[in-house]
Parts: sequence; C-alpha cells; structure tokens
Amino acid sequence: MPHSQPVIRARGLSKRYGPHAVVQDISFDLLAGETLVLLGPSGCGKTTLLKTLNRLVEPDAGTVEVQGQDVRAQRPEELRRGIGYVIQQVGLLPHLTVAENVAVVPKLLGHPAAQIQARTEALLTRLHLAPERYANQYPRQLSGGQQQRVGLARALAANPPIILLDEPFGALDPITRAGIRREFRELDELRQKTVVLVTHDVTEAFELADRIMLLDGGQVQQLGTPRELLFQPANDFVRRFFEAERLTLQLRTLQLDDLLIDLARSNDSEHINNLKSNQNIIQSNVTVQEALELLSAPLEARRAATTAHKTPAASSSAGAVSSTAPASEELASSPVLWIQHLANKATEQGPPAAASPLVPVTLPALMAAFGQAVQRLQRP
Ligand SMILES: Nc1ncnc2c1ncn2[C@@H]1O[C@H](COP(=O)(O)OP(=O)(O)OP(=O)(O)O)[C@@H](O)[C@H]1O
Repeated sequence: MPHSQPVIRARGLSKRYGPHAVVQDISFDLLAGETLVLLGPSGCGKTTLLKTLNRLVEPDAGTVEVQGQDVRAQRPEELRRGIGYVIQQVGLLPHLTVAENVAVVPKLLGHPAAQIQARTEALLTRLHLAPERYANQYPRQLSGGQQQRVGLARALAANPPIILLDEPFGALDPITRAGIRREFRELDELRQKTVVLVTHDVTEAFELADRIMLLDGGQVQQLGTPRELLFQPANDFVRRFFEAERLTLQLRTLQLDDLLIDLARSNDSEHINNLKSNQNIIQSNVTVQEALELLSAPLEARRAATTAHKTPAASSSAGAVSSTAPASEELASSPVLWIQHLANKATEQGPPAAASPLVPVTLPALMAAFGQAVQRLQRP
C-alpha cells in the first residue's frame, strides 16, 4: 500500500435515530500512524461516528473504506478482528483471567499457543502489569486503572493496524487518568498505529491528537490540528468551546521553537544582562509550560537541568542535543546573537523538524515573547 493512501477513508457518513440526525454528512481521511480525536459535548454523535468505522453501527448514507476496502464488503466479525476496540466500560470477560482476556482475539485468529503466551506477557509487562503477578488474576481483582490497561492490551494483542478507543480513560480518577494517558502516549506500539479516540475532555484531546474533529449536533465544526483549532477557530462554536481553558492550552501547545522570532526581538537591557549572567539554556522543543516550570524552579535545580542540556519536565520528549547547538563559549559570549541566528533560520526554513537547538531564555523574556506569539498567531 502506498504510504499516502489513507488507512481509513470516510465519505458522507450520516445516521438518524428517529427524528434525530445524529451524524450528518461526515467525511475524513486518516493516514497510517495518525491519531484522530473525536471531541465534542455529550450527545454530539462521537460514539455513533466511531462505531460506523467497525460496523457496530450501519450508517444510513455514506461509505467507509479501511485499507482501501469498503467495510460493507467484509463480514463484520472479520473486520473487527483487524481493528482493536477499547471502551470505557472495558468489557473484560469476568470468568476469564487477565491472560485469557488478552488472548481472546489471537486465539480466534488461530495464532500458535506459544506465540500468544509470549505476546501476552510482553504486552502486560509493557503496560506495567507484571505477568507473574497479574496474568492469572481475574478482572474483579484489579483496580479500574489496571482493568483499563488489560483492555488496551487486549485491543493490541493481535497487533491490528487500527485502534478505536471510546472514552478509554473515562472511568478513572483524574490522577490515574493523567498517568495512564502519559503511559499511553509513550507506548511505542501505539505510536505506529492509526488511532481514532473519542473524548469530551479537551486536555486529553490536545495531549493525544495529531488532529481533532470537533463535533456539535452531529456536524463537524472543525477538523484540524490542535494548534489550528486553538489559533484559527472556524466559527464561534469552536472559539467558545476552548474559551475556559484557552491559556492552559496555549501554554501546552506552543513550544520555544514557536517563540524564537519574539524572543529575538526582545532587546530589553535587563533581559540581555540576564542572558549573559544567568543563562538558562533550554531545548527549543519543550512547551512554554515546561519552560516556565523550569525557569521557576530553584536555581540549583535549574543549573543541574541546564548543565545537562535537558529540562526535567522535558526529559522524556526532548531529543538529543542538536548539531546546531553552539559550543558553550560561543553561547556564553553572545546569547542574543545566537537566538537571533535561530530566529532567522526559523523564518527562512520554518521551525527545525528533528533538531532541537538550545535557546537561552529568561522568565520575563519568555512571558513577553509568549504574549507576542499569541497575538501574532491569532491574526487571521
Ligand atoms: N441506538 C440508539 N438509538 C436511539 N438513539 C441513539 C442510539 N445511539 C445513540 N443515540 C442518540 O444519538 C445521539 C448521539 O449519541 P452518541 O452516543 O453518538 O453521542 P456522544 O457524542 O458519544 O455522547 P457521550 O459523550 O455522551 O457519550 C444521542 O442523542 C443519543 O441519545
């Protein structure tokens, strides 16, 4: 299959229940490895739309192609074996052990027993459920968070290229929920999959989505990247939907990369003195939120983090120090020139993709640059 062919192609999907048009003329393409989040208020049609993808709901109009094949040409059971599905209620079979629950689909597909066992143990380990402790337990012996992880392991067991998730963290308390979401985001296995996830939680959507489809009354209000929805809302509904959390979302969405032009413009003498005397050097691919946390940390913690050229907050996401990083003497002697050099490069070529140069930055300069960047990005 050519890489650019969508893994899921939906065209003109519509569904009514009695007088209610629950899904109205929805079309989208999803490429391999993309995560699409269906977001919107309760009753807007997210779950119904998701279920049209694996034929748990038959649309009144429209088509779905999975890997180039019309889903109506496939038997529903066969289609579903190739598409992992996780729901809020988890739906583990109570009379089967954890390992047996995970093995359900591979068994149906006739995988050899030794292979199933190896895969089950590997998945449980990766999801922090030590097999020697949990494999033979029953769902009722597990916490809600552990059950969710077994549900995810079960959906991944037969290694399907597509995973559908319906409020998979919905039943969890906020702390467990944030923890599992982080594990989920960092799971290599999932990064390669094409994922459609339903949620009504805005933070969750922004953390996990490559693109968000915001729905209301069964209609797409906007389909785009989190940044597009935040800075270029298509209509008043979209604008209002993010209003309450706008600042938090902006802090978590923008990275230092996005602020280089604004940081370079700062010629405040205090800022320049700060840069020279008290350098905080941060990788440019951290979010403004992470940079603020770092710059607000006690000086010793900051020194340790910047000496290591990695922020504690960003340690999991920050990549290797880029080859464009200057020798430290060069940075020490002319931090302002260095930041201007980065900004020029960003203007010419767009933000660096894989490379994450180091940026000298101070708290006041960062706050001012953030304000300017928001203004700049919000212009139509
Ligand atoms: N089988 C059904 N029969 C009749 N009405 C249904 C059926 N399934 C869903 N609906 C209705 O369709 C609308 C959309 O439901 P859906 O579950 O898709 O919304 P949702 O956005 O996922 O909501 P939530 O976030 O509350 O789960 C709701 O008004 C719901 O009552």
